Amino acid sequence: MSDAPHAPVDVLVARLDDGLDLPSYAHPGDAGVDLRTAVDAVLAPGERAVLPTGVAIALPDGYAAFVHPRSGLAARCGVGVLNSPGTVDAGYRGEIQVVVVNLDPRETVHLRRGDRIAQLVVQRVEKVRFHEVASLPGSARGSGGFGSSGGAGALDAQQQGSQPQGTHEQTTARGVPAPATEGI
Ligand SMILES: O=c1ccn([C@H]2C[C@H](O)[C@@H](COP(=O)(O)OP(=O)(O)OP(=O)(O)O)O2)c(=O)[nH]1
Repeated sequence: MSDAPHAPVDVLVARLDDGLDLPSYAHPGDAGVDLRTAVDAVLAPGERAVLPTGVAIALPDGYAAFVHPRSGLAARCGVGVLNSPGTVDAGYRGEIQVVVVNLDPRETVHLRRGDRIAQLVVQRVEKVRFHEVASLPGSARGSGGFGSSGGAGALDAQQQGSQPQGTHEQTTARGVPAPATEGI
């Protein structure tokens, strides 16, 4: 395994709010840079808001940035990112926004301008070409999903009793029989 540090990817950033710090890594080795809210917000239990961050970026082609929650805000205050992870496309030039939600059942959350409300993780993303086939190659998992491997008491109890609510395994888990994909 190589110990050579990765060269950082250069990303153009525009500051849309002079009073806010630009995103930066808090520690070496951090995956995400924190995003700050440009406005105050008060979120009642269950309430959401779309908060501007005061920054816009231009990612190189082949990259995307993902808006993730901050674990401290989630664990201590119940604040998450509703569309987590939010996807910032390489071609997006608008202000990065964060769709925060207060999932605490009781407490109102007060966010202040400048608070670090989420983190942005930049990643390389693949473009794919889809090839339609009549049937897919077999695999060990097959069409099993949605808890089919168990491993949590709640899942196991449900598997012994009824189907999980909202899934209709007989009708939606379509088993697709084997290959016809040679040459791909
Ligand atoms: O958390 C997010 C998610 C998205 N965006 C911006 C960047 C992204 O490139 C654009 C569109 O996001 P997405 O594709 O998720 O939204 P959509 O609802 O599918 O809208 P569109 O039809 O514009 O693609 O909105 C954000 O600023 N924050």
